[in-house]
Amino acid sequence: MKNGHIYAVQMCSGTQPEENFAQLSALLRAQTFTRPALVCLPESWLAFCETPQQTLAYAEHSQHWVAQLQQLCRELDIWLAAGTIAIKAGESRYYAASLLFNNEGVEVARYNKIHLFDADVADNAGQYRESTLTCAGEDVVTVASPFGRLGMSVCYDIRFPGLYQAMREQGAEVLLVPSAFTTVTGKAHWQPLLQARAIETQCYVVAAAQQGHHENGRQTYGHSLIVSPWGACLAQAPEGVDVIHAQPDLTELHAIRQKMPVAAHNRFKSDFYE
Ligand SMILES: O=C(O)CNC(=O)[C@H](CS)NC(=O)CCC(=O)C(=O)O
Repeated sequence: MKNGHIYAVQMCSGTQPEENFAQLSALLRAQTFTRPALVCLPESWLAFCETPQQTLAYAEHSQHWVAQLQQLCRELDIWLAAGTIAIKAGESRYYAASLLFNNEGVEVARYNKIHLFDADVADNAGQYRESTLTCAGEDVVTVASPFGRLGMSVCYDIRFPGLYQAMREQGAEVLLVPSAFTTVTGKAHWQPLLQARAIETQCYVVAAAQQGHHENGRQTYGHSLIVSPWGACLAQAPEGVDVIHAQPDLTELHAIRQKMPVAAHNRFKSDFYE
């Protein structure tokens, strides 16, 4: 039995929330959805800023954009996994927050990115220090939905299998990975990491990505991807702005788990995230 329709939006976000929101809402209004529909957005879709200070500045107005998104969900009758938005955490820091809205515009889950990308990469940005003003999340988040039990994660999290095992232990069936992978690391690691998490957890993996040359000077890999619990690539975006689509089939997912019960066989269950 199929369980609704999942769409992943690939974007090339600029630095201005007004422009990115206008682009997104035009894209979604032009799209034909089969319902129930879950639309997944990439990391930092609302504003892909040049500096953490600029991100902190727009975070002052996040609630305005949250209200706009809620309206869009009601109007288009869609669920929305809103990639990440910067949400204030105290006076001078913010969370990279992933908010999930249902088709009535109600916020049904909120995940704050746990693993922050502090790394050196051989590209023109060179140094990434996400922890400068971002506050790391601490909680594993999964939530029931018409598309299966959704597990929430973001971008760099994909490199930490313990988080995905923890979501699997909470009953996750569809793992969301909104991303803004660098082109350099994406070429080397993106697809194998997503397929590995899907195969290990026997979950669908939905990764909406930023793509292209951005106004902030950064270059991202794109290749938005939806992977099946068997590790098959069900849909992959070409270059540019695009929307990809797949239908999760939870009957098939549970057949895969029954035939090869890796969760029951696992001798290395971690209590780290409990
Ligand atoms: O800074 C923003 O505005 C948006 N956030 C990002 O772009 C984040 C943190 S810098 N990027 C990643 O996590 C890339 C991870 C990655 O590329 C890898 O794991 O290889």
